[in-house]
Amino acid sequence: MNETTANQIAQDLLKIDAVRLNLYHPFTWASGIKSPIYTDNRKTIAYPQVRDHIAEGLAQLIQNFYPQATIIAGVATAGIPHAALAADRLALPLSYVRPKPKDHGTNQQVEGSLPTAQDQVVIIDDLISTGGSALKAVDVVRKTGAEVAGVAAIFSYELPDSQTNFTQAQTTLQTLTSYSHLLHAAHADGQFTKAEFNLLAQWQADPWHWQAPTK
Ligand SMILES: O=P(O)(O)OC[C@H]1O[C@H](OP(=O)(O)OP(=O)(O)O)[C@H](O)[C@@H]1O
Ligand SMILES: O=C(O)c1cc(=O)[nH]c(=O)[nH]1
Repeated sequence: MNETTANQIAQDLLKIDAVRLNLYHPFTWASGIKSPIYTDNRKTIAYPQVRDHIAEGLAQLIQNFYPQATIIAGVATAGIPHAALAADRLALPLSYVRPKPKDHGTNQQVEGSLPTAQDQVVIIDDLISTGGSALKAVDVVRKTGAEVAGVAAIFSYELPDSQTNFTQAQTTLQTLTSYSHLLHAAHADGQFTKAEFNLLAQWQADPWHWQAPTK
């Protein structure tokens, strides 16, 4: 991970209020995890300078780690705009992968550039919690006969689950920033109390068994 980019994007996310805490009434995530924190990367597309940092970071990351890429594929929905901006910078074809095949029209699950056995596809999601959504897209792309060069995302919570899931799926994950960079930037900025930091660390160690405090 590029430290300058990781710190910049973490600061960007805090500055645009993409990060919210709710210690007593946790957020429910796509995986079912109950979490005291929610990072809404969808907000980044509203800020030209922030989305530019992300697009530049993803384009550089892809050139460094996945130089063989022939297609950039966004995970629907939040991964799509970032895949589009990165693909544009790299002048590469763009696809997106739906969570399930469309039930009318052409019934496709992959839209845009359709991968073939000759392709090396980079999957882009906005955020990795368990990695389930991105890895579902990896499976879908592999079924087309194409190879998956790897996964890239803006942010990862660095949960034990995602490490296990990426290892099992035999693919790699590269992100622009991470939970530890976010907490570090929040600390430097005087955001979150000591009690909130402690709770956020406890939750990350075992998110499935974490219990929200009662008031
Ligand atoms: O790593 P995971 O455990 O899969 O969680 C992360 C996923 O959850 C969110 O998507 P969501 O399902 O909320 O859909 P959206 O992109 O359509 O907003 C996010 O955009 C990631 O795709
Ligand atoms: O896992 C999720 O569903 C999730 C977590 C998060 O912080 N932000 C988000 O958009 N989704």
